[in-house]
Amino acid sequence: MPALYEVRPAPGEGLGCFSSAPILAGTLILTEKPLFAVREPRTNAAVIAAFSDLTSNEKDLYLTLHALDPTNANGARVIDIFNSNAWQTGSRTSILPLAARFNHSCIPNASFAWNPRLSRITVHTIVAIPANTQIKLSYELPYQTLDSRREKLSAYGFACSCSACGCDSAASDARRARMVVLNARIRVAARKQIWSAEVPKAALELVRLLKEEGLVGEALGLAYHEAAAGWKRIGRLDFAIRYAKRELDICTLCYGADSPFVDSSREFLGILREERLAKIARKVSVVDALDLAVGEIALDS
Ligand SMILES: C[S@@+](CC[C@H](N)C(=O)[O-])C[C@H]1O[C@@H](n2cnc3c(N)ncnc32)[C@H](O)[C@@H]1O
Repeated sequence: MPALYEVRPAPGEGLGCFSSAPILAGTLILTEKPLFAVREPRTNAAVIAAFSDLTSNEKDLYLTLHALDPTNANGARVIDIFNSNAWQTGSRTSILPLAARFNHSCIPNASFAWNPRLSRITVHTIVAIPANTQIKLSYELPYQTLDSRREKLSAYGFACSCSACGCDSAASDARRARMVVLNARIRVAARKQIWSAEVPKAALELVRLLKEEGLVGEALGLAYHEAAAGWKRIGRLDFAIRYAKRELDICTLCYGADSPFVDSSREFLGILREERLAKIARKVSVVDALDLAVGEIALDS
């Protein structure tokens, strides 16, 4: 794959990844196999054991990665590097030396994903990125207020200065606080099996807030899914299909067409379409039966 970005110093952020030329939304910019992975819940002993199994070149590569406290040595350094750079990959947590160079933004312009079919991670751009722009991923879930994001990110030893944390923080925080409420409402309804129009409406409000916030990745795809599933449960298959199509578009953008997550959302859309056709066919046969009955009455009279 030609290098679509380069790694170079990002002022105040250590190294970062910068686009070499304009990049279209939905472009695969990195795919990588883990250098090593440990099962969750992990222990420090498991990390040290996995590191010990690396070749000496691999160990050298690992030790070049960012450490929160550069004075740490030996085992403490291995653990520090792991905690500062590892990504969740399915049921495991992995070290990916190339992906480890992406810095964080609460409004990311790229999306990290694990593709179990390829046993590789992927990074796709989720918006069009101009040349010479830093490409950032989100280390945190979006449905969190500024305070809780700050607390989580402090574990990485930095304070985020993206617009959601800086100049636009008041408006952004109000939106994210509302997202927390809406997300909880959707989860509670799913747990208690409460099916009403309130659920897809909450999901659509979530969609609106995510877009206003510039969050056009995975979270938006999930919100579309909740909207589609909500409309399906109350029998509005027309609306369900509309949002399932959008879910599929976002999944393809974030995960790539070869991801099994894309297969799942395509399958969901297929089921909705079949259900709708079956419903229309049932209606048509009722109408046909009525026509026939009316015709027979007319003949009798
Ligand atoms: C996975 S590494 C990212 C690459 C790292 N900058 C490097 O030089 O290798 C995570 C570390 O990068 C830095 N970092 C990431 N995002 C940042 C941000 N938005 N602002 C400041 N520092 C950031 C923090 O030091 C964090 O612990």
